[in-house]
Amino acid sequence: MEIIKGLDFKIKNSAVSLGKFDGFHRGHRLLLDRILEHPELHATVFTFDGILKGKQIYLEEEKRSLLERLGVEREVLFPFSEETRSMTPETFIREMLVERMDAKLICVGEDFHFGKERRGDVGMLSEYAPLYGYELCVFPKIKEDGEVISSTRIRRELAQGRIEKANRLLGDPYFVLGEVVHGNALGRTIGMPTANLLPGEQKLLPVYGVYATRVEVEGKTYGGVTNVGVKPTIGADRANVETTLLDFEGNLYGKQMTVYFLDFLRPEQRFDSLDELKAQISRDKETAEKIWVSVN
Ligand SMILES: Cc1cc2nc3c(=O)[nH]c(=O)nc-3n(C[C@H](O)[C@H](O)[C@H](O)COP(=O)(O)O)c2cc1C
Ligand SMILES: Nc1ncnc2c1ncn2[C@@H]1O[C@H](COP(=O)(O)OP(=O)(O)OP(=O)(O)O)[C@@H](O)[C@H]1O
Repeated sequence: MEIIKGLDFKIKNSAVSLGKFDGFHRGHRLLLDRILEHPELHATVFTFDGILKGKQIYLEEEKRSLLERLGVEREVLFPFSEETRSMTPETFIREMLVERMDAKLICVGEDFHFGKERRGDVGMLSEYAPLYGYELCVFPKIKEDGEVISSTRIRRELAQGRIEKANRLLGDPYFVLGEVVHGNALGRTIGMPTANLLPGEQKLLPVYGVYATRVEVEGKTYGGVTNVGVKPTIGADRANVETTLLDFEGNLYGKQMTVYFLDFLRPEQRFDSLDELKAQISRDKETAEKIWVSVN
């Protein structure tokens, strides 16, 4: 997938979806499905670089991997700066959507706003469609349990430990992607090798605890059991995502691994001894094995 950053670019024949897109949830997927329907156009996700403050469901590399999997061809990261925030919506449509992206199809949700003072909306996009010759596709906001699906809602579900609910709203299991790094190598002492990911500071992790997971590494899929947290029994200075693969032997250091969260098993705890921790992890593994068998 091509990543375009900055203001100085020119691309042709785009089918564009516009928004902040943290998570690429089921609402976002409607837009993406639509831009992917046209083989003659280049499916392009346009998003604002730096608009998301605080913790994010997915960081840049994770978004890229998800978009690639869906078949999106380009991601435009438009700088969200003083200069671009003061661009009028009319200028944004003409310069960005028409001249720089050559948009033939534009897909947004019904509440999408853009440009100076957020004055641009679907009404304005629709007004300019005949002049610039693009097709506009506006989606009503889809709901689940009577409430609109949004990134904000999913962040709340994750922070409160409702992984299954977050997954339902996302449409796919929430995941963490990264390179396997060295832990304290105590994993072997507790009789179980583990693969550690150290997510970036901005990554929104689910509530600290143990989860049944699905793990992808080097094109293969494994069941897993994963601890998210700071390992209070031994102590770690930053949050870690540590996984034992259920049916794997080998070295994973330096490899790219994706951990999909399926089910919450228990909160992270401080144990009085490594033996107690070890016994609990064996029970966690058994529970995760049962879940893995049931989903396969
Ligand atoms: C399934 C699983 C559950 C875990 N649960 C806890 C826990 O509840 N409390 C805790 O302090 N550490 C927990 N850990 C982390 C262990 O403390 C850690 O695996 C061990 O100390 C090795 O750490 P290292 O890889 O940094 O050497 C868990 C690890 C796994 C894989
Ligand atoms: N539930 C939904 N149904 C259909 N379209 C949606 C839905 N949620 C967002 N969209 C549209 O997808 C695009 C990207 O959404 P965006 O990430 O900006 O909003 P969001 O998911 O509601 O996030 P936030 O909670 O941060 O406002 C926008 O055009 C938006 O209108």
